[in-house]
Amino acid sequence: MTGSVLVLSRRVCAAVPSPALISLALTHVSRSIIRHLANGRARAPGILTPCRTVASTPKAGARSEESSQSGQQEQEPRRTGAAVRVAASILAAWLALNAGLEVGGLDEWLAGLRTGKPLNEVRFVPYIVTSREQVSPTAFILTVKPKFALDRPDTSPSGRLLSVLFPRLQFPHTSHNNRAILEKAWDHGLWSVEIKQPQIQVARDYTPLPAPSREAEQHDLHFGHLRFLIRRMDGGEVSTYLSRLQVGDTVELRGPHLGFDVRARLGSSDKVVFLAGGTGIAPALQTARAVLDTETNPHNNNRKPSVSILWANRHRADCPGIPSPQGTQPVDISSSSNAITSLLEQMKARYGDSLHYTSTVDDENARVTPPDILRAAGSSSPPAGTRTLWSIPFFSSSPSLPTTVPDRTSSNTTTCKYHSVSTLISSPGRDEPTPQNHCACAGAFPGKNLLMVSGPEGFISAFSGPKRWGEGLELQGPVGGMAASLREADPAFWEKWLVLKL
Ligand SMILES: Cc1cc2nc3c(=O)[nH]c(=O)nc-3n(C[C@H](O)[C@H](O)[C@H](O)COP(=O)(O)OP(=O)(O)OC[C@H]3O[C@@H](n4cnc5c(N)ncnc54)[C@H](O)[C@@H]3O)c2cc1C
Repeated sequence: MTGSVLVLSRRVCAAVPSPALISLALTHVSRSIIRHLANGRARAPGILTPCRTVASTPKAGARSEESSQSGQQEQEPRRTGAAVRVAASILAAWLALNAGLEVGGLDEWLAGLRTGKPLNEVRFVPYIVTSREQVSPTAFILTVKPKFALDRPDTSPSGRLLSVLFPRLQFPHTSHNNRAILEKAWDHGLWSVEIKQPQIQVARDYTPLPAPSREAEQHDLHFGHLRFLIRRMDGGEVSTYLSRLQVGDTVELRGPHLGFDVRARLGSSDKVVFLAGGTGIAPALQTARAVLDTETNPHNNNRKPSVSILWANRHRADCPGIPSPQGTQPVDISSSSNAITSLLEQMKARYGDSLHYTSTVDDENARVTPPDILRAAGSSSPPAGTRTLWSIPFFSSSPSLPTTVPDRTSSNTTTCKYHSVSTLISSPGRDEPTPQNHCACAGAFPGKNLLMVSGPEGFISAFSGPKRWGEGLELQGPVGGMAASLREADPAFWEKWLVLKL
């Protein structure tokens, strides 16, 4: 019954969805209520009214008896009238409310005032899936927006007034609170958010993709939009749940969780080589944005840093059209791009020669090899001895290879929290945002080139050694795998590099 009244009232209001109607109805309701209350107050016992004063005189008392008899008769229609007015008021309020729901997003306002907190690191907040795009048979892009933020800027006088009057209250009608939080996260560079699987209450981290252009970035910031590249893992709890979400579904997010401060670690050095396995491309793109965006990177000055991404995939469908590290074009050009390769192309158009990327595909028996890494790092000629590394199989952590490399950095970097290799070993991979000029290094190497590795656990282990657990945290651990072998072969060259595992 209530449902059908709701539907009916919504339909009625949808037919005449005018703000004037709402204000008219609200005015009517408030007037009726005030009138009704005034009547009630006049009749209430114990309240000093002119009638009571009149009733205290004997003459008037006689009249009073008379009038009380006729009054009882009069009261019946008056009561009926009051009941009708109350019912009409309730109906009008109900209609006004539903009109508000229809035209003003009032439901979002009301619900948002209760739960419309901006993205934060403590509590999960609801987001809505606004689009879902399949990228390859196993990977897809989910775009989400805060559930309690309207899909348009609230520039109305009332919206502005509320923000001015109650600046500390989280009004869901603007995404300004989210904006400041997201700007800080993008400014930091590397960051992720947790997404929760509600049935089993388990959350996993996912990395927001940067926007392709400055305009798109502003748009996303304004509306709090976030985009994720997600791979559905067979048997994976959260990725399978996410793969089933449809447009309009609610999903809960917590964060942002800041990762390495890439720019502080790069300092005045200028090379980043990023080994990305599968969805590891998302942090690679965040890194490219953080390092190459000249407007937002205060460290760039007169330098021209470069980011070179070596992207390893299992299937060509994940990276159509991307050439191999040797420059060869893919044989299968049946589909020339997907959403991620388009994003790469757009970022290339934005950053020019500073951004370089290649891909290898397991299905085509192609692997990222040590020469690929050396070329990307700008090592002109591999020193003798590294030839034995050429045959390192992909995804293996051969026990014959050294798994740790001693810290041979110059003494002035051993105490710097950003550039000391020994400090990095026990780092959980998060840097607190700090003001500029926070590097404690002095002398020749204020900053280091970065060899960054992101992808599935086996990928990270093969290229840079496994992470390790300590004090309940996942720590970097010593450098191992292929990176350790490269270092061993040419310590002088790699002394100017840090290896970061993501
Ligand atoms: C900082 C960070 C950022 C990340 N960003 C992204 C991103 O942008 N995109 C993305 O797709 N991923 C990202 N990840 C990975 C992501 O967090 C999840 O780890 C991933 O989606 C798998 O989670 P899941 O719950 O689906 O799988 P899980 O349930 O954790 O399972 C993982 C794998 O283990 C297997 N498995 C599970 N249980 C068992 C068992 N009992 N026995 C044998 N095998 C088992 C599953 O089959 C599956 O293959 C990120 C991770 C981190 C730490």
